[in-house]
Amino acid sequence: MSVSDEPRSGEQERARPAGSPVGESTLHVLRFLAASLRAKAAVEVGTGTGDGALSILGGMVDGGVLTSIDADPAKQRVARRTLREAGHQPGAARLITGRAPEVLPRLTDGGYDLVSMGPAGVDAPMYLELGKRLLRPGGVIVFDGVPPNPPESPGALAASLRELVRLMRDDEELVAVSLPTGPGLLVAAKR
Ligand SMILES: C[S@+](CC[C@H](N)C(=O)[O-])C[C@H]1O[C@@H](n2cnc3c(N)ncnc32)[C@H](O)[C@@H]1O
Repeated sequence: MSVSDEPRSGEQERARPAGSPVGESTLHVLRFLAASLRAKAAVEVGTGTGDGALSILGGMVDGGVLTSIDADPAKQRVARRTLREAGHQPGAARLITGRAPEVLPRLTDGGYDLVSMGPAGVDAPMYLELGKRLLRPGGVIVFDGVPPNPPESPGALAASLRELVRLMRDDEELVAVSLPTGPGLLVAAKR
């Protein structure tokens, strides 16, 4: 996770896109992005119990492969079952157990249409660097939990969010936008 090793409870919207084709949660946005990019290859940091994976796969083209990373193998077992029960073939998701800062550098440069970083944390700028190199031209990176104008409050998380917004806004290789979804989504396309 781009933040800390601890998920921030209650921040992930739980609404599942299935059965609700139009919606406004983070999960719906992920599915929308995967579909609009006609994503064949995507990366997710933080498999959790598989809700994000279901959404991303729900938008990807048939035969697309989602690479999803989680440090917790127990979570990934749950996610694997969730995906199987939803009818996805085992090959649709490549679940890699490990810490994202160690796994992301092993993935192929420019090989992915969509990179979902999960909730941004104190190390978000590092995750931007790790994620940006994975994107093909036109590919999109997504950080959750980033308000359009992160507060000037003290603390490492607020400082990291401000720095992330600044880096994405000032990066000439990126076209960034803040979406008012849930706690805020920061999204950027690579030129
Ligand atoms: C909020 S995210 C999961 C969200 C998930 N996409 C979903 O839809 O349920 C929490 C997950 O990220 C994992 N995680 C946190 N920090 C991590 C890191 N540095 N590397 C890999 N996984 C991490 C945790 O083990 C947890 O399963």
